[in-house]
This record gives sequence, structure tokens and C-alpha cells, in this order.
Amino acid sequence: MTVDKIKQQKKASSHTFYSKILFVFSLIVLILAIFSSRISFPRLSLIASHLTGSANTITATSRSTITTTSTQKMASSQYAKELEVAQLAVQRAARLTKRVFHEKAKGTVSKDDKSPVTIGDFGAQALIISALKANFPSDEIVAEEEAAQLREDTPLRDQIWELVKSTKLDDEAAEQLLGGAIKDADAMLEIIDQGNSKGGAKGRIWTIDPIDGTKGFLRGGQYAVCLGLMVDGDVKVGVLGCPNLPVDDAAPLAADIGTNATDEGRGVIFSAVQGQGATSRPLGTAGLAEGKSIAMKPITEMSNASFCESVEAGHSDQGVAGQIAQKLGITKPSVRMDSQAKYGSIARGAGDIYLRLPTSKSYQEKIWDHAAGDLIVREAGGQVTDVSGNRLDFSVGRTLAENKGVIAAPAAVHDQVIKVVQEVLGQQ
Ligand SMILES: Nc1ncnc2c1ncn2[C@@H]1O[C@H](COP(=O)(O)O)[C@@H](O)[C@H]1OP(=O)(O)O
Ligand SMILES: [Mg+2]
Repeated sequence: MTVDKIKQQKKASSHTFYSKILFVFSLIVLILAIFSSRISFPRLSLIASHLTGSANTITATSRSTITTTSTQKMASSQYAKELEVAQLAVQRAARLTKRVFHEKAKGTVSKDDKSPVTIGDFGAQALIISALKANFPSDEIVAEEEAAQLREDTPLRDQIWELVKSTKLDDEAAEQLLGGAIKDADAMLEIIDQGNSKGGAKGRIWTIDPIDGTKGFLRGGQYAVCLGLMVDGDVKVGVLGCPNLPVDDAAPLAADIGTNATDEGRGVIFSAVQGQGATSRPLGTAGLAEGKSIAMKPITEMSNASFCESVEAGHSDQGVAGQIAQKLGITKPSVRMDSQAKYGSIARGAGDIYLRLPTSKSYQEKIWDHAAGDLIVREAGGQVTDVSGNRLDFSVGRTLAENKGVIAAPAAVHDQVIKVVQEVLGQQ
């Protein structure tokens, strides 16, 4: 054996020796790393890639880091598509209701429970459900209206169909996102009846009140187009279109807010996603206008606070509300307005407290009358409960069977308000 060959063999065996040491060392580091909860998986693979020197692993690591980042981004904008579709659907439906609002004859008929419903209610419900079904076909829907009456009344059906087929957003992309036009009048009736879910605690369920505050709508006052998404009984997305509220979030709640609304400077969409805050934006006729974050106004002195309640004395006990306000030290008279516009108004700090006191033992509030407003107020820094201080439970069907009344106030004073509510109700 030549000296050269011996040298080569020694070099080779020492190379194998060092490789073995490096391999054992790598193994120890890897085991330690696995047991250390502080080291994340991307960092783990980075260590592995350094140890093995494999270019492939480095690529995989970068990819896994990118995936993690985009997953985190997705998590922070969870329900982004639902929010966009919901806001555009409400904007389009509000466009339809505004056309009816300005007509003298609103195609009003009486429902079985004697409450009024107009061609605006039916038309808005058809447009919203059609947009939801185009985007989320397997979601369930709890909506206020049903088409039975329209199947018997062809002239009324045709009047609604004329409205529905001619109401569009002036934005091609927005219309496309909402799935475009409904096929014909019969398809419209079927769509209206897709809002017949029983509700409940499982899965994705939308709630729709196409015109909340129909009595206000007929009087020329406040009303709201309302849409909420519940997932497993919890409200995740809420949108309120309020065509007759001032656009300006800072506009104080005037006593005449509930009457003689005009289009001038009016029309706002409130929206919220659970954990992402609440927003307001002008109600438009095309794509969505830019939104602004909204928050409830802190109450420093109860004597300066204002409270809202229903115009309709049959919907909320105004006498009891007056006693509660007096006991709280509120000196201003109540601001009366119809619909969930009350929730939106306190969420942006135009008003402070919303009181809804039961007028009968048997009435059960409907989930579509509260789902969106409840989330928007809570996301703006408020608390919403029933008169006993329990959170509204949207998971028990089409009504809030477990709750009586609604008390909404800034979180910091909500307990104080509930205490007084219970004192006053206890004396009844
Ligand atoms: N006795 C009642 N108590 C509370 N709310 C009621 C009562 N009767 C009807 N409502 C509902 O009040 C809502 C309007 O509330 P507001 O007074 O805040 O504008 C309507 O959706 C209406 O439902 P419906 O449309 O079934 O008549
Ligand atoms: Mg309603």
C-alpha cells in the first residue's frame, strides 16, 4: 500500500467519524427541540434544514412559514366574504325599500297576526335571500315573511316582481357577487319561502328582517333592513341598513328623529363581525362606501344620558321605561323611534341606552328583530341583555323564548341600569 493510499483511507475514516458525531449531535438537538414547547414547527424545520443542509427542507420551511402567516391573516379577517355579501345585499334591498317608501300606495296587506306587511318587505326579502343562496347555498335562513299570501294574490305578486326585477346596484361587480337577477316571479316566491328555517343551536343560520319597523316605514319614520349570521347559535356577523338615519355618526339624536324622514343627508349601514369591532358607512346605490369604526359614548353623568325606546306603546312599556329613567337620574325625555335603528344609534354614540320593557307575558321577541343590533352594540363597547341581565339567546329557535325585554347600554354602566330595571319591575 502506498503512503498516498494510507493517507486517503485515514481521511475517509475520519470523515465518517465526524459525520457520525454530527448525526448523533443533530439527533440530540432535534429530540430536545421536540420536547421544548417554545420552539414552533417552522423553527423546528429550520433547525432540521441547517442540520441536514437540505435545500429542499429550507424551501418547505419558507412555504410553511408563508402558510402560517396567510392562515393568521385569514383568521383576522374571518367572515370577510359573509360581511361583504351581507352589506351589499342590504344595500340593494334598501334601494328597493326606498322606492316603496316614496310611493303613496305601499301595497300594504295584513298578516294573520294583524301586523302590516308591504310589497317592500316581500321584495327586500327576495333580493337578500337570492344573494345569500348564490354565495352560501347550504346555509339556512330564518326570515320574517312567507309567500303563501302572494300565491293567492297574483296582482300583488306581480307588483312585487316588477320591483324586484328592476332593483339593481349600479356596480357590475357587486351585482355579479350577489348572483344577478332572479329568473321569474315563481322563482321569486320560492326564494321568499327559503327563509323558513326553524333556527337553532347548530350550523350556519342567517336571520333576515327585510323591513324592521314596518309601522315606522308606513308613518314615514325610521326603519331598518336587518341581516345577521349565527354560527352554532352565536351571532358572528350583523348588518343594519337604516335609510332614514343621518349619515353623520356625530349627529345628535334629535327628538323628531322618528318622524318625517327625508333623503337629505340620510342613509347609513352599520355592521359588525364578532371580535372585529363595529363600523358605519353611508348607504349607497353601487359598491360599498368606505367605513368608519364606531364606538358607544361613555356615560360620565347619568343626568346627561339619553335613552331610546319604541314609538309603538304596544312594543315596549313606556310608563315603566319612564320610571327606570327617572330612578337612574336621566333628565332628558326619551327618544322614540322604530326598528333596530335604535341599536345603531346607541352603537355610534348618538344615544346612550336602549330600553325595551315587555308589555305582555306571552310575547316572544323574534331573533330577526335583535340579532344584528345585539352584535353591533356589543362590538361597539356595549352590553345587551334581557331585563334579568341574561344575554340574548339566539340558539333556541325563531324566537328569543328564553328572554324577556332588552336592555342595551355601555358595558361600564350596564349593571347599574339592570339593578334599577329590576327594582322598578319588582315594584310592579
Ligand atoms: N308585543 C310586542 N312586544 C314587543 N315587540 C313587538 C310586539 N309586537 C310586535 N313587536 C315587534 O316589534 C318590532 C318593531 O319594534 P320597534 O317597536 O322597536 O320598532 C316588530 O318587528 C314587531 O314584530 P312584528 O313585525 O311581528 O309585528
Ligand atoms: Mg321587525
